[in-house]
Amino acid sequence: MANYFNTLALREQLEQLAKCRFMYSSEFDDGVDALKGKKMVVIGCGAQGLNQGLNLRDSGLDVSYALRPDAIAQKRQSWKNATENGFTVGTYEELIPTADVVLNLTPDKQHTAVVNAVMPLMKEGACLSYSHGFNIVEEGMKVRDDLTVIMVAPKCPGSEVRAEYVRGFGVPTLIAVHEANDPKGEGLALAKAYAVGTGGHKAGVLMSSFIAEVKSDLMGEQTILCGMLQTGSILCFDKMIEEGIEPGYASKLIQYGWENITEALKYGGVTNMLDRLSNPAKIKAFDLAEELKDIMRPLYNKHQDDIMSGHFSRTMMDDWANDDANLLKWRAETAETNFEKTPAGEVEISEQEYFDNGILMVAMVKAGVELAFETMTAAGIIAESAYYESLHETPLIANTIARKKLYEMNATISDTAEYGCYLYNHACVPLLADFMKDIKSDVIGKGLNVDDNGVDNARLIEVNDALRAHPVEAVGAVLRGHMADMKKIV
Ligand SMILES: NC(=O)C1=CN([C@@H]2O[C@H](COP(=O)(O)OP(=O)(O)OC[C@H]3O[C@@H](n4cnc5c(N)ncnc54)[C@H](OP(=O)(O)O)[C@@H]3O)[C@@H](O)[C@H]2O)C=CC1
Ligand SMILES: CC[C@](O)(C(C)=O)C(=O)O
Ligand SMILES: [Mg+2]
Ligand SMILES: [Mg+2]
Repeated sequence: MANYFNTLALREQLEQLAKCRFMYSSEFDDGVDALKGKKMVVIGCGAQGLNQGLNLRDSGLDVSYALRPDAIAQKRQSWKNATENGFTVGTYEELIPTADVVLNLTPDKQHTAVVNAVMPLMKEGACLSYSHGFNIVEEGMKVRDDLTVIMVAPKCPGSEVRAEYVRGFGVPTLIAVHEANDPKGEGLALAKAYAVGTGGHKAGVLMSSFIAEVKSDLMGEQTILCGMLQTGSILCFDKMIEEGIEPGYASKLIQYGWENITEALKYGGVTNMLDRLSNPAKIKAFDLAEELKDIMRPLYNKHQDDIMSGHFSRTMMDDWANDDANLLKWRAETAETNFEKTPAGEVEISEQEYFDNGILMVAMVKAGVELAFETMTAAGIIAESAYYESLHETPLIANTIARKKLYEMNATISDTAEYGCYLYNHACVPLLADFMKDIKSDVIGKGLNVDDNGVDNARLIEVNDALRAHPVEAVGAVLRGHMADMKKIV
């Protein structure tokens, strides 16, 4: 199988990358009708499988789970997830031939084997669905001509897909139809109904392409969403210890700090996150972020270039073929970092203190969000999609670190995201070594030690203007406007 993206002419690549349209709520007036009475069989009952299945069932749809024989015989977690929630579980042979829609929610590494195993069992004219397009775009999977192939990709971890639905809302979702596999022209109707079933239409749906989803999703997860938070956690913790900060305090400031500061990002973008700082601290965070952006820009460009060229997917697939040697080594190394091994102390930290004593963390989030957004849009990804993959999803990933540090983040995200996160971290930690030498506890751990909060007016105006003028803020204001309901219930 060949990399599908690389087989396309440049003109077609650019057209697919730019495919992205924010859908009107009226386009979902038919609700889940296109899936009513149809049998939806989910393969895999992990992070996305379980949570999407729960939402779809609560939306009135017929959901069951096809698991591999060992998972059933050994009553593995996937079997427990499905049976304890009252779903019918069966083997591929029992359930796939009955399915109108097969939802492939297994890890991307398994997709070729899984799709090859289920395709011969699928009934004529059925639909195969993905939540990430890696198998189609990077591996060039060819699906039987009579089958419809769609994608419904929630832009967040599985746990949030469920949590938002239970709150009466949903999470932004990207849908797509694989143009090579839409024999009956029903792909879009099925994808829209599926997005309604998970609640995605309430938060915002982008009609996009498999290619745009893959090239943006990989970039977001490797850089700001997971890689930057991992690198930031490790560097900020080690610096605080070097500066004599009490380890329990340092651990807590980081573990819960990302969640606290990015909550401000979620509500009002980068501008609001920096507005939470005093004026001198805001200027300091702005300057640090500018420095970080200069240092890290080549790394962000490299990640995006490697994703576009297929170099990233090729090297990750080499690791798959090598029994995940790098992934497992990096996972073990992460468990041994000082931050990961130091429990959060019992100390009280107020919400404001997370900002005041975490100026460097604020700067890292600002730099990472803006760089990821700038790099994606420069590569032809549309601003709405780049916003979801940079700013919007950062708080959702930060929540996972608050639960159980980097372990929880890397366990919750897909294996593909975990691999990319470590890859970024390995390059970024040494890249920031010189920058970190000049960092002191005034920007991480203790806060600015200033007698008054006076600043130069002209400089403050300059900083405020620059913050508000960044393109991620313009698209963010519009997209957050569509999420007004969410603000009332969180
Ligand atoms: N994690 C996330 O939040 C997000 C994931 N996605 C995408 O969703 C898809 C699923 O990812 P995710 O939910 O993380 O996956 P998980 O790792 O959480 O779930 C894996 C599930 O697949 C089953 N499985 C593993 N290997 C096989 C196999 N060879 N054959 C059949 N079943 C298998 C496992 O069960 P068992 O081993 O017991 O058989 C388990 O139930 C991926 O395409 C991912 O990119 C998209 C957005 C976010
Ligand atoms: C951020 C990682 C992700 O893309 C996601 C949760 O959206 C994944 O692959 O897990
Ligand atoms: Mg994603
Ligand atoms: Mg992903």
